[in-house]
Amino acid sequence: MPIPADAPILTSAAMRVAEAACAAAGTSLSELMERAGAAVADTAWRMAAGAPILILCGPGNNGGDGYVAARLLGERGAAVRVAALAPPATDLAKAARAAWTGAVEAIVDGLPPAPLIVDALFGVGLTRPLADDLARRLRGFADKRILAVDVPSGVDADGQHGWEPPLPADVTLALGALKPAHVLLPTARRCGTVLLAPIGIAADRTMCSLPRQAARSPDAGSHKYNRGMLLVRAGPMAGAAALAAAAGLRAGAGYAVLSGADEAPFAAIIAEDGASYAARLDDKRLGAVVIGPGYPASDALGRDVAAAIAAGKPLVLDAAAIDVALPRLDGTPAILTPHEGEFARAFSDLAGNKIERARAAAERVGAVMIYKGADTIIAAPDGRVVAAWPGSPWLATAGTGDVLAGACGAMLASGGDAFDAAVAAVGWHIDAARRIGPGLVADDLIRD
Ligand SMILES: NC(=O)C1=CN([C@@H]2O[C@H](COP(=O)(O)OP(=O)(O)OC[C@H]3O[C@@H](n4cnc5c(N)ncnc54)[C@H](O)[C@@H]3O)[C@@H](O)[C@H]2O)[C@@H](O)CC1
Ligand SMILES: [K+]
Repeated sequence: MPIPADAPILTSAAMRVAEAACAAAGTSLSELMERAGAAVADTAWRMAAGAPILILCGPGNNGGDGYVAARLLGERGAAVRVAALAPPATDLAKAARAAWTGAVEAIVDGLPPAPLIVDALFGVGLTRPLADDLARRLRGFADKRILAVDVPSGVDADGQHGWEPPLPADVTLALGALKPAHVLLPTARRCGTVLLAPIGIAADRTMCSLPRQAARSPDAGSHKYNRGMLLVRAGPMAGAAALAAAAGLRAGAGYAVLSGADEAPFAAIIAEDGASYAARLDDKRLGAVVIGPGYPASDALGRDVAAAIAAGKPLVLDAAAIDVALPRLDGTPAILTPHEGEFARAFSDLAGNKIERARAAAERVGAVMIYKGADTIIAAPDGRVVAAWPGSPWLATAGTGDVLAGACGAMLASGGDAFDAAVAAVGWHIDAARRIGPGLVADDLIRD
């Protein structure tokens, strides 16, 4: 289920603002609809490969895009039919309907299908779930190829409600920008391959999909310390911290210390007893501290986290270390990596979709949040968001969170912005998992 990399994500309200700005700058709304319809027609043309196409049009501008696409496909010689749910209700949709000279069938039981169905029923204007009889009729097309215009109809584009569409798409053509529903579960997996038609909207890029990862190769001026010196503090389950330390080296740290463990998975990792922890925290070359993997809540964890915060080093906090650190962080640069359960425990009062909750948590704590899951969200206190859907389902296995924490430590230790470090770490983690694929165990991620 690919999705365009580094693409803007806008809510429906932000889309309307962008659309109005476009109109104010001289591009009419009907021109935007013409561009949207042309992009739909192009995609449908390729998907149909000569086979007949049935376009289902709704009453709003999503339907308007459908009528424009029908006209353009007809002009190209495609075998295209149109069926409408209701007469067009907006001026733009009425004009687009009027320019389509073919027949308009009704969406009723027994409507003959076509090998390609274009779903132009509802886009960002959907306000409630689809009526049962419409949903039932749409399910009748489930064995056809489906191209959804903007979002699969029935999906709340803003991802506030997890309404699932009766007709999941093979391809979804997002218009102007991605929408939260394209990157958040449960709807993301119903969108199929997501394509983006920019249509000339100047989209704010505060929220984006995961950028493609640039290779982070050392250069002639690199040495082990300036590539990033990383300290991973082990708790009772030292194996998890060892995974994090090894991941740190694999992800590019120049030097990794595993504190509080007798042995390390690589000879290149310095494993040393707990007593040297305080001295290590004082080391000016130390770039980041990772704490939490394999370290359940205890007095010792509380002391170790407090010492790391007092040292003022950039932190990566995972698992129980998140709860311990929260009241004390107070401006310490940090990346927090909660999964669903840990997030719910630490931020039980936050409401909204996953993007909004991640953002609110980051703002409250003043730290970068990697809210993990198949639809991982990375949020900064200043409001920046990167959505990492789709990750790799093979990451759903023990130890991969420890690996991610180590990768965050490596990216953070090399200096720079904590949000950029978190984005790079999530990208590195997903890329590594995709390279390995079936049968992945967390250890594979550190073996390379
Ligand atoms: N925002 C933009 O910049 C552009 C938007 N365009 C298209 O316009 C769409 C948005 O158009 P609209 O705002 O007109 O909204 P929609 O076309 O998504 O739907 C709105 C209509 O559906 C009705 N409705 C909502 N939920 C319903 C339900 N469950 N059952 C029955 N009727 C329901 C509403 O009363 C309204 O008549 C976008 O998704 C996109 O496809 C494009 O034309 C190009 C530019
Ligand atoms: K649609």
